[in-house]
Amino acid sequence: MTPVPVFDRNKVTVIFVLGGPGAGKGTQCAHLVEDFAFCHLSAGDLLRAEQHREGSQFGELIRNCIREGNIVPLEVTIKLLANAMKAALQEERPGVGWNEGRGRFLIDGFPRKMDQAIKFDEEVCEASMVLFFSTTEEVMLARLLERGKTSGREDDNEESIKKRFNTYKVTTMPVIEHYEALGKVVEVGSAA
Ligand SMILES: Nc1ncnc2c1ncn2[C@@H]1O[C@H](COP(=O)(O)OP(=O)(O)OP(=O)(O)O)[C@@H](O)[C@H]1O
Ligand SMILES: O=c1ccn([C@@H]2O[C@H](COP(=O)(O)O)[C@@H](O)[C@H]2O)c(=O)[nH]1
Repeated sequence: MTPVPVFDRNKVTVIFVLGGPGAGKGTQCAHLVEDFAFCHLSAGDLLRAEQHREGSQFGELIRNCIREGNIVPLEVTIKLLANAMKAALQEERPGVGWNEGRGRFLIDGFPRKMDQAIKFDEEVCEASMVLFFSTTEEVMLARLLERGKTSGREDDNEESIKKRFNTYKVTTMPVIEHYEALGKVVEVGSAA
């Protein structure tokens, strides 16, 4: 199930947006879309849409991974991302540089694990940079519990949030360190 993108990786700009659960990735992506005509693709949103898609063979797998704060197997997520990129590139928006296969993407909440990072670099496209939103666990927990009052997300509860924090520290921080060593990380901190 390896994705075979039918777009030219040399015409595409990708910025990965990483940070802990509730660090503000989605919130800041919305501003960047408005200001710089990026296409915002949230890996979590794509997985939730696939989870609820009628007939999806991955619905149960995705539901369990999300509830437990685990990472969905890379083939599933990369295929969803590559398909979404392909669809977005088919829209012509010449005034903002989206034409003839050119486009720029904020890929939010991905890659969360080293195997995803390597596979995406090799088979889809290399990211130009990583925007890393950082804040304390205390701040993230408060934000997520507040968001959980209305989000309807199955993982915005204290038990899932603790598991997500653990996965972030153990599995995602090494990805950020990998890109840091390549000089690709720009960190943006927030205190509240
Ligand atoms: N700088 C901020 N100050 C206060 N609240 C914020 C800030 N940034 C985001 N929030 C709020 O915190 C919550 C989490 O933000 P957001 O959804 O952008 O985080 P995220 O990193 O995308 O989270 P997740 O990885 O869980 O999807 C939202 O309810 C949002 O409104
Ligand atoms: O690459 C990815 C991205 C996300 N997941 C799973 O989805 C949830 C929610 O992600 P958000 O970015 O917070 O919306 C995450 O905890 C993972 O379980 C994934 O498996 N792979």
